[in-house]
Amino acid sequence: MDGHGTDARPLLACLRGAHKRHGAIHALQGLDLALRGGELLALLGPNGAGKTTAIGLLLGLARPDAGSAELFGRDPQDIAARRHVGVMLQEAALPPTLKVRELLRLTASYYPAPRSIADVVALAGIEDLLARPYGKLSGGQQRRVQFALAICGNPRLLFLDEPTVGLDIQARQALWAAIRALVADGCGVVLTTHYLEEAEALADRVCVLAHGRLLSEGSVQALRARVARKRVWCATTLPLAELAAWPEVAEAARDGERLCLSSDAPERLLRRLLAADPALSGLEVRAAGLAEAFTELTGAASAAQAAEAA
Ligand SMILES: Nc1ncnc2c1ncn2[C@@H]1O[C@H](COP(=O)(O)OP(=O)(O)OP(=O)(O)O)[C@@H](O)[C@H]1O
Repeated sequence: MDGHGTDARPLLACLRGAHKRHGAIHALQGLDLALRGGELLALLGPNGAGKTTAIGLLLGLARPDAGSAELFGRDPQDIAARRHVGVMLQEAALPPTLKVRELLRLTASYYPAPRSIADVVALAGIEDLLARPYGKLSGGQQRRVQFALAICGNPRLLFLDEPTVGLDIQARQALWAAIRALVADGCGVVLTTHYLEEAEALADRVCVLAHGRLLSEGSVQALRARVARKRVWCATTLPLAELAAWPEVAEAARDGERLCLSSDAPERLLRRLLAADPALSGLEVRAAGLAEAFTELTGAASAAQAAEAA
């Protein structure tokens, strides 16, 4: 597994064989995870997969029942380790009457070597919010302020739990640019997201969790390659219903002027298509996107889990 091998980038945090139970629920079942400086790791998985539990162990909010968690080579509950971490969780309880500028100053004062407020404000794009009380901001504006607070301490490792929920497209793009700048600067980032295009746009590495286990780990490209299914677009006079019945076609749909056919046997499908319609045009073949790869992986894991339970 990446992270315990010859990678020259510094190891920032890791879980080794981590188990965690919440009562009867076995939320993590022997999870290995390694995070390095200058990389963005996207942690994906369906609801209840164990993502928040894994982050909680790395942040020292809870301890593993078995296995270990390390943050900068120390116990994650060690204050010296936690100083270098920035966190943006799904919910933030911040004093509503404090102005954004005051919140930034207060947060920066907790850290030994904070990033300059001007720098934080520019990165988070919150110049126009500084004089506003936090409680009066819109949900998307509050999210941007929460990001600013997460980077105040100049973290070497940043945890972002669904950071762009509720942001409009422009604000999301701006946040992505800020995250990319931090990673280019050597910061390690752990991102959990349900927006697969976000993982696709940002992640160097993707870990897919299901039922507290690591299902797959690798680049977005490698994850995609694990799914054999290809999509074939073409403009054809062949009727959609006829194509949908071909054994080479897993799914068929109309996509504007063209048809979109999913296939586990794209070469056979192409040969048959070209033979059946010599005038076929607009041909395009693409590997499945991250969304398909992810759905396929987690679907297979659920089926395996159900079979195990039975
Ligand atoms: N404090 C808790 N008490 C009881 N069960 C819990 C607790 N925290 C988490 N769980 C359970 O542990 C499992 C893993 O939850 P976790 O929050 O880690 O998943 P997640 O991948 O972050 O999910 P989501 O995408 O919904 O945020 C779930 O079945 C959840 O119900």
